[in-house]
Amino acid sequence: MSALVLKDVTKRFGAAEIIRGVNLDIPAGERHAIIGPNGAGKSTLFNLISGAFPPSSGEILVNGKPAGGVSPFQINRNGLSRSFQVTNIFHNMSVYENVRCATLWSLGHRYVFWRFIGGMRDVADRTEEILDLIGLSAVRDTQAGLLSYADQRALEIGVTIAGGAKVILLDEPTAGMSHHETERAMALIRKVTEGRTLVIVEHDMSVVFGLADRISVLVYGQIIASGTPDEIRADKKVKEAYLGEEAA
Ligand SMILES: Nc1ncnc2c1ncn2[C@@H]1O[C@H](COP(=O)(O)OP(=O)(O)OP(=O)(O)O)[C@@H](O)[C@H]1O
Repeated sequence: MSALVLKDVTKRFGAAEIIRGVNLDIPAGERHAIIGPNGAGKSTLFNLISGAFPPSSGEILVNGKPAGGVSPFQINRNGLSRSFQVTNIFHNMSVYENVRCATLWSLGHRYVFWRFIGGMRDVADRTEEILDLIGLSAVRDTQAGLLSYADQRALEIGVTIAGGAKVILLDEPTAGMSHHETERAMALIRKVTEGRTLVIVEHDMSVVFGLADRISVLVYGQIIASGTPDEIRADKKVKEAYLGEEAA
């Protein structure tokens, strides 16, 4: 079963066609990286998939359900969750509260008063589980804004997966990290996406080639190649357009 399908998707901003006929079929459980030079349209593609704006034409299916032009809220209910390039957490809330907040909604507690939340066992259990998974149990009471940058990104990943979405979109999750932090983030991403579908936009090729089952290369709004890391490494078009000889 396909987790994510794009059929001949285009996106125009005024006269400029930024996404120019993209086809993608990502099976459930695959870790898929989208790479390409600056300005190729990777963020735009993410915004289309997550419903930030509608495609100009073409079709997008998330878990078999139409996503093109559907609200981000509905797409999220259909099982897709995304992180953002800039960290997307509540800085004044504790680590625990951030995860709990993301967990609440997914467990069906949509209209509650905050004072009642403390007593919800399912929410508390799930929150603990996520904290443990992202390795932040020890700093659960720390205000999120005071965490190190790498821990904030880990928290953001926790918030992204807390809702239980099966399709996870991560936008440059290791941007700005040291080598050591990147290694840690990769291990975390591998762990939290176990049994889920991952679509990742990432500039760090060690992350891309270390994490992805398949890679698609977007150049000037078109996918010029899709394949396994080995296939992409060996692809002549990709070398010319993007990776260069040093990655071969
Ligand atoms: N809302 C918009 N209106 C007009 N043009 C836009 C809009 N959003 C993006 N663009 C243009 O679309 C092109 C692709 O941008 P996008 O951010 O998707 O590329 P990218 O591959 O994510 O780049 P980077 O790797 O630098 O993040 C750029 O030329 C950008 O200026």
